[in-house]
Amino acid sequence: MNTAAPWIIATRESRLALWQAEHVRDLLQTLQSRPVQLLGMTTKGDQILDRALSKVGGKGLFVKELEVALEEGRAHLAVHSLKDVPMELPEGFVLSTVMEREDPRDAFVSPRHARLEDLPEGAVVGTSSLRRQVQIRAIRPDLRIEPLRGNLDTRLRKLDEGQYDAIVLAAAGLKRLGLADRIRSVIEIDQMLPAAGQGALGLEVRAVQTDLIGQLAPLNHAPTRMAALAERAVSRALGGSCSMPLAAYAAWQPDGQLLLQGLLGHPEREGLLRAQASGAPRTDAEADALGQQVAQGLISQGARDWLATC
Ligand SMILES: NCc1[nH]cc(CCC(=O)O)c1CC(=O)O
Repeated sequence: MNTAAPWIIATRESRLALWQAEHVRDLLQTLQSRPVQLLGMTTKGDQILDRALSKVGGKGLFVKELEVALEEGRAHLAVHSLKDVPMELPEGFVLSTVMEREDPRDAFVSPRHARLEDLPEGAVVGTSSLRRQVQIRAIRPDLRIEPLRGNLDTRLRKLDEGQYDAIVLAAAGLKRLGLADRIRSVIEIDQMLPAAGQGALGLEVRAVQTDLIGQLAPLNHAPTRMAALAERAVSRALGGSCSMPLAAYAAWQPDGQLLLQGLLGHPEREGLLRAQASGAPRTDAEADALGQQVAQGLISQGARDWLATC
C-alpha cells in the first residue's frame, strides 16, 4: 500500500477544467509513486457570467482562488488552460510546465451554416472575446456580434436554444470534451489568429516545490513552451492584464525557425495591426525576447495609441 501523502491538484469545476486536471493526474501517477488527488473549486470567473471578462478584471479571475489554495498548502499544483493564465504570475509562483499543445485554432460552430463566410447578411454571432470580435468584423463587417459567456456546455446550449446563428470557440476545448462533431469548420490561422497560449495546458506551482517541479519535468513540451512563452511575451510587453483585442500565435516552421505573429485590433476603430518575427529560441528568456520584438513591431505602428482606450 502507498502511504505517502498525495499530491493535490487544484482545479476549477467546469467539465473542461476537470478533464484537464484528470488528464494531468493520470499522467503524474504514471511518473512517480505518490497518489494524486483533485481539489475542485469555483472561481470568480465562473460565478460572474453576465458581464464580459474584460469588464470585470480579466483572466486573473480564473486563477486567483487556485493560487490561494497553493499558498495555503491545500493543494500543490494548479492545472490551467494557459490562455486563462495572467501574463505575470504573483511572486513565488512559477509556470513549471507547459504541455504539448492541442489544436490552437478557433472553431466555427453553427446548426445551419458551415463557415463564417456562409452566414446570411446580418446574422448573429456569439462571442465575448474582443480578439474574436475584431477578427470576425474584419472578415464580415455586416454580422451582429452578441456577448456569450459561460463554460462550453452553457455556450453550446445557448446556441442550440437559437439565441445565435453561430458561435466561435477554441477547437481544443471541444476536442478534449469529445465535442469535435460540433465543429462545422476550423477557422484557419490566417483568418483568425489564436490567443496567446490557446490549446496548451500550463501547470502552476509555488517555486519552493522543487521536488514536484522535478517530477513534472517529463510533462513539459519544449517546442510548445517556447511558442507559448513567446506569445505571452507579446501580451506582457503591451501591458499584460489590460484586456485588449490581442492575438499572438507562434508555430515552428520546417526550417527550424519559430514564426511568431501578433495582431491587435481596436474596440471601435476599423483595421488591424499585424507584426511578426522569427527566431530559434531555446530558453525562456529567448522566447520572451522574440515576443518583445513582435510587441515592438506593433508599438512602432501605433499600438500604444490603440491601447490607450482600453
Ligand atoms: N476562455 C475560456 C477558455 N479557456 C480555454 C478554452 C479552450 C481550451 C484551450 O484553449 O486550451 C476556453 C474556451 C474557449 O475559448 O472556447
